[in-house]
Amino acid sequence: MPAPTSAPRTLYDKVFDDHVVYSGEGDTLLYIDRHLVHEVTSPQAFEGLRNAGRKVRRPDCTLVTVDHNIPTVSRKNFKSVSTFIGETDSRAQVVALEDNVKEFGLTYFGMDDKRQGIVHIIGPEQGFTLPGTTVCCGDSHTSTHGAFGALAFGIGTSEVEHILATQTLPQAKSKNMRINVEGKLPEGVGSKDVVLHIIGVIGTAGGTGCVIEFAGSTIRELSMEARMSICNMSIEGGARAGMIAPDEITFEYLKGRPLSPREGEEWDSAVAYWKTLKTDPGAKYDIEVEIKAEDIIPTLTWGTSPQDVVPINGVVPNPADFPESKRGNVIRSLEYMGLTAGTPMEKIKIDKAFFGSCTNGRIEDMRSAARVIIASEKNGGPSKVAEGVYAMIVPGSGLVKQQAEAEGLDVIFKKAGFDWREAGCSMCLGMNPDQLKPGERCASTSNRNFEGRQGAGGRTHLMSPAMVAAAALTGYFTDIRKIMGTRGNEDGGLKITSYFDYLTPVEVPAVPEAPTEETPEGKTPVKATAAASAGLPKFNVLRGIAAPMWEANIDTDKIIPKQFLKTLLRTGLGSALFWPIRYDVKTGEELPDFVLNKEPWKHSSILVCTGANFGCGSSREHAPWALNDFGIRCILAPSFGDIFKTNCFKNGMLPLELPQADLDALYEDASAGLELAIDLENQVVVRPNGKDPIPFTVDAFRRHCLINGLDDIGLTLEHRENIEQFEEKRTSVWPWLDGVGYAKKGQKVVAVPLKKNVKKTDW
Ligand SMILES: CC(C)[C@H](C(=O)O)[C@@H](O)C(=O)O
Ligand code: SF4
Repeated sequence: MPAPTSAPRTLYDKVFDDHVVYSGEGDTLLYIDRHLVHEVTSPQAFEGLRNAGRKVRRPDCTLVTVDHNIPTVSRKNFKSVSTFIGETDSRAQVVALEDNVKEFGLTYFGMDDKRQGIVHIIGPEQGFTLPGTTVCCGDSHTSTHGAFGALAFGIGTSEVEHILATQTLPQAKSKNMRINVEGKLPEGVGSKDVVLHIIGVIGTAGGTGCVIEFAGSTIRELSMEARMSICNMSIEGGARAGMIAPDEITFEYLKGRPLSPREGEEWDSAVAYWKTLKTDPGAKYDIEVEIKAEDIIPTLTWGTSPQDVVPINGVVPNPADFPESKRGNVIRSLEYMGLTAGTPMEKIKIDKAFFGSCTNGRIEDMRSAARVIIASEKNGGPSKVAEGVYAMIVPGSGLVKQQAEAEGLDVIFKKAGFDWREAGCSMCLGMNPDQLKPGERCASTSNRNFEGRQGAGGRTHLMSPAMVAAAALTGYFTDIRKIMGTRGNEDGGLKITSYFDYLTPVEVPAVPEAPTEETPEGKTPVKATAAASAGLPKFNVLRGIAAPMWEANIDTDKIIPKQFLKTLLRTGLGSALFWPIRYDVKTGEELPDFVLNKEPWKHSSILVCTGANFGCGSSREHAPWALNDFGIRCILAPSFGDIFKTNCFKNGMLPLELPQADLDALYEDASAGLELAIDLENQVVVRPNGKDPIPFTVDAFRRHCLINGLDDIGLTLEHRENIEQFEEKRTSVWPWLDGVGYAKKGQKVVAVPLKKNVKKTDW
């Protein structure tokens, strides 16, 4: 492939350039090689296809599984989803997925398939994720796959529909950011500490608008599992994607995977191409960050944002030590977390420990937890989960579980009193019954510590698998170095060759079942009106009451929490908008002081937020759907989460970035209950009482689409010929991408149950 330019290019530039189908007015159309689909963000997309009479363009490049809603109790008695999943809305969402994969002929790893698991664990595990590919999924942690040198990013449901129909996506080019981590990691420090430390340094908006390349000697030394944990949390740093240049460690990981290129000529030409996927000397980055590995010590979070990090030997921070603009957020976080400034982190007691998630649900994470248990016992520390603590281990996939059991890890866990569960997202976000109760504190290997993330009123602290294991054993946050001696980074001096060496035949005590009753999330009834999108309304001049908000980093979990993601509709979510801050978590009653519960803001059609990074976090399009359903069609803020911003445009809504001073002025108008008018045609915000209007600019193509209510899929299909030409080129240049592992292009594919000793092409 000739490069479109001879200037030195970054890894991101190269992968982007290799996928351009069409470049014209507005965004570039990118070909998407790999599409992963799960039950939460797809029902409305399939419904859209059905309504438009469209097919899935590339079933051979689409892989579907269930992960968010499913219970993680034993599947010994599993017969069907309809009889196994107790909670009605979760069941409906999984049943809808099963119907959709049948109707559209897609490969599906269901609950009776060992290969089922969290979407970001199974992609790499199968060799579906490959270097140099573009990978998308209706899920923000798609960034995980960037560990392979893929350009992988999360999308909303409208974009899921777009890819299903066209196998392409309109994309603007992001900025290039490099985070260089150099040196040897100190003892006890692993990849999770590295990424938490990085987010602490750059902040949750540090990577907004960027694709981050993680580079440097520290990153090059890491295993694929560790690299995945780092790229996974790029989204917590606000980035569109994270990438790591593929190398021998990558190739070794991929060799022999079911969907990797076949050994021989195909493998050799794939590796030859993959070796070109590194940044050219002299390529320019828009932002560069240097991190010294030696500065990192075992890290955990204290607050309700992933950037709220503290070293394990530190103390709960004091709001007075933060700049005034941040103090309000810190005070609110400490109150929510039930923490007092100055308390040493090691003096904080936990109620629950959660292992799993797409960040740390892989085999290496399981081994790391087992090593801590063994080392603790050997070094005279506790050998059992602390009294009063419930600790659960949820493997990221059925294959991770199988591997862990083959290594004897499950017995080590059970013997120590951990609950060994089935694969799924589980308590990472608690769409299933695995949840925290209000006030419970959890040491968690997951990636988000937002308010209510693991259960309404629950308190989440993020940390490495080793640190979670240590906390489960001692009952307090614990410096892993104290348990592992000075060799925490390796295996605590144990020289483990087989975990079976540590298995003495013992009676495995029964673990108390995880609470299955629903936590009192006081689900507000949502009104269901229509199913799929009915085309975009036009946006010309929007006049109305504006609601003032001041908080920074309002994440999409706060805009619409997990219990409302089980809908099969795009509408009816307005009554649940801002649920965690609009209603009392215990009673479900409206909080009278919340702005949208008061007159005149109950009738707002505009939101003015003076805090930055509005809509960060999860890719759930339910966030703009909820705002829209409430009646809000324009949000003004200093900056937005990337995926949220795109999702707004896809729904005919305007996310408008304005300078802080303008927002402060508009905040005053909004607080006075006065009307504003957003005139998109003339690009001005018209203020009340004849005050000077505030000018703004919106990308010309986006503006044109909003004003004319244009449907993106229709626009893309005008480039059908370009897509076909690209596919022909793809088949000749990168033949291994044509889904040979599943079925021939265009054929109906059926998931095949796993056979023993599964080898590649056993599909
Ligand atoms: C359900 C999905 C939209 C969401 C995401 O995008 O991240 C989920 O996986 C999460 O972690 O909050
Ligand atoms: S972050 Fe949690 S809920 Fe989201 S995909 Fe990963 S494991 Fe699932």
